[in-house]
Amino acid sequence: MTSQEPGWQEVVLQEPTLFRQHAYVDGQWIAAGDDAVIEVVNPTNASRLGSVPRLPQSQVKEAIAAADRALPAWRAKTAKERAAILRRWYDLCMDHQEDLALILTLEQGKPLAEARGEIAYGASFIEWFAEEAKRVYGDVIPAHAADRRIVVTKEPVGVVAAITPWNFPNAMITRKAAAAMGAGCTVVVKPASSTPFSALALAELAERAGVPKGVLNVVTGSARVVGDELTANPLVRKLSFTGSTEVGKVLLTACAQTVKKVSMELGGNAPFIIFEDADLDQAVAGVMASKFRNTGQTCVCANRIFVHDEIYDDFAERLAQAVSAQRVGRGIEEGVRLGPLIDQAAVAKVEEHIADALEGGARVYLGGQRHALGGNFFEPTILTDVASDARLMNEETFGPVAPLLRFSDEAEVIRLANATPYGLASYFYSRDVGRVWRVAEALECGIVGINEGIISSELAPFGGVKESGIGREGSKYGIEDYLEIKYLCMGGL
Ligand SMILES: NC(=O)C1=CN([C@@H]2O[C@H](COP(=O)(O)OP(=O)(O)OC[C@H]3O[C@@H](n4cnc5c(N)ncnc54)[C@H](OP(=O)(O)O)[C@@H]3O)[C@@H](O)[C@H]2O)C=CC1
Ligand SMILES: O=C(O)[C@H](O)CS(=O)(=O)O
Repeated sequence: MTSQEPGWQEVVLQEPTLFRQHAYVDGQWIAAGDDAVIEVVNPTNASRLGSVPRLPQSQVKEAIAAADRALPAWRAKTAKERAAILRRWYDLCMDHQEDLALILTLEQGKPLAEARGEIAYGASFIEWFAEEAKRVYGDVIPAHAADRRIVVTKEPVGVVAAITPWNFPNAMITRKAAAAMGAGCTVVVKPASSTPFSALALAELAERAGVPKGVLNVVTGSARVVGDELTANPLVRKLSFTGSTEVGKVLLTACAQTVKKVSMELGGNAPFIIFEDADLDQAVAGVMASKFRNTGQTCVCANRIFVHDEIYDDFAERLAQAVSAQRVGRGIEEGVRLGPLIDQAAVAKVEEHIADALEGGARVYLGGQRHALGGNFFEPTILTDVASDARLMNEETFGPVAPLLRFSDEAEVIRLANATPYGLASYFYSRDVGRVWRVAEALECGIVGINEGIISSELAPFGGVKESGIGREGSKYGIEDYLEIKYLCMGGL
C-alpha cells in the first residue's frame, strides 16, 4: 500500500517514492518551518490523500533565491546539454506513466484513461522543448554602415515563476517548465493546492533525470502568500499563469510593479457552431470530445453550442444518445468516462447555470441533477432552447452541461459567438469551403477547431485573445516567451 490514507482506495504505486508530501526547493524535500500543512483530499469521496507544506513567505523567498543561484550554471550549459537532461526527464515520465496517472486521478478525479493521456500530453511538451531548445536562433542583419556589424542574440529571461490550475495538474506544469528550462531559465512552480502531488512527482523525476538543484523548484502553500512573493520578488523576471481570468487580472496587476514578462492562459467560453451542412455524426463526436473531456473542466470546452434550426431536433436526439452512453464513476474504474467535479463549489456553479437557463425558458433534455453517486458527481446534462442572455453565455460553466441554442443566420451566429469577453477556443462544423474560411477568419479567438473537437497538441500554439490571455504555449512560438532579444551593434570595424 503506497499510503494508509483512505483516499488511496487500495491504489498501489509501482514506485511509491513518486508520492511526495514535501515541497521541493534547491534540490531538497522540505517541510514548512512551523510544520503547517494543506490537507489534500480525493474529489471522488472527499477522503484524505495526504498533505503538503503550507510554506511561509520566507521559504518561498528561499526557493526564488535558489533558482537565482542555479541560473548562471544552467544558462551556461549548451542547448544540447539542457536538451539531453530534458530528454531523460521525458523518458522517465513515460516510464512511470501509470504511476503518474494514478496519482493524477486520485487527486483530480479524471478517469484513468484521460489521466494516462494527460501524462503523455504533458511529457510531449518536455520532448518538444528538448528539441526546440536547440533551435533558438538569432540574426545577423546587413549593417547600415561598412564599419558596423549588427547581430541579434536571444538569451533566457531568467528566474521564472509558474502558477498552475488543478484541471491539468501535470501538463500545465510541463508546458511551462520545459519551455523555460529549455530556454535556459530556472523555475519556481506553485501548483494548485487541490492537486499538488502530480507536480511533486514531476520534480522527483526531474531530479532523477539530472536537473541540477535549484533549476526546478515546487513550492506549496497559500495562493495569496506564495503568489504575493512570486509576483513581488524582483529576482523573478517572468510569471506564467494558467487559471481563471479573475486571478489572472490580479497577477497581471501585481507583476506590473516590477515589470515582469507575463504569459497568461486564462478562462474561455468556447462557442461550438453546427451548420446545416455539417456531418452530424462528426459533430456529435466533436461535442462529446470537446464538451465532456475532464467532465467539462477544461478552458477549451465547448461552453455554448449553436445548432442550425434545420438540424436542431435531429442533432439533440443524436447527442442525447451519445451522452447517455457515458459511464459516470470513480476515475480508477476502467470504462468510466466521466469522473467527479473538483469540489462542491464547482457543483454549485453548475447548478446555478442550469437554474438560470431554466428561468430563461430552457428545458432539460437530459440529466440536470446531482448524480446518484452523490458528492461531487453530476449528471451529464443537455439543455435545449437556451436563451441568448443566459449566464452561461458569458461565464464558463466548467462542468458537464451542453446548452443547445438555435440559430438560422451565419452572420448572427458569428455575432453571438464573439459577444463575450473571452477568446480562447472556438469550434464549428461545416463542409462548405467558402464558409470554413469566412467563419474561421471572423471568430475572435486564438484557436479554431474546424470539424474537430480536440485541438490540443504540443506542436500547435495554444492561447487566447481578449480576456482569455496573453502569449502562446507549446509550438515553436512557446519558447520565445522565455527569451529576451539582445541587439549587438559592433562599430569601428
Ligand atoms: N486558458 C487556459 O489554458 C486555462 C484556463 N483555466 C481557467 O482557470 C479556471 C479553473 O482553474 P482554477 O484552478 O480554479 O483557477 P484559479 O485561477 O482559481 O487557480 C489557478 C491557480 O492560481 C492560484 N491562485 C488563485 N488565486 C491566487 C492569487 N491571488 N495569487 C496567486 N495565485 C493564485 C491557485 O492556487 P490555489 O489552488 O492554492 O487556490 C491555482 O494554483 C477556469 O476559469 C478555467 O477556464 C484553467 C486551465 C487552463
Ligand atoms: O487547462 C486547460 O484547460 C488546458 O489548457 C486545456 S488543454 O491544453 O489540455 O487542451
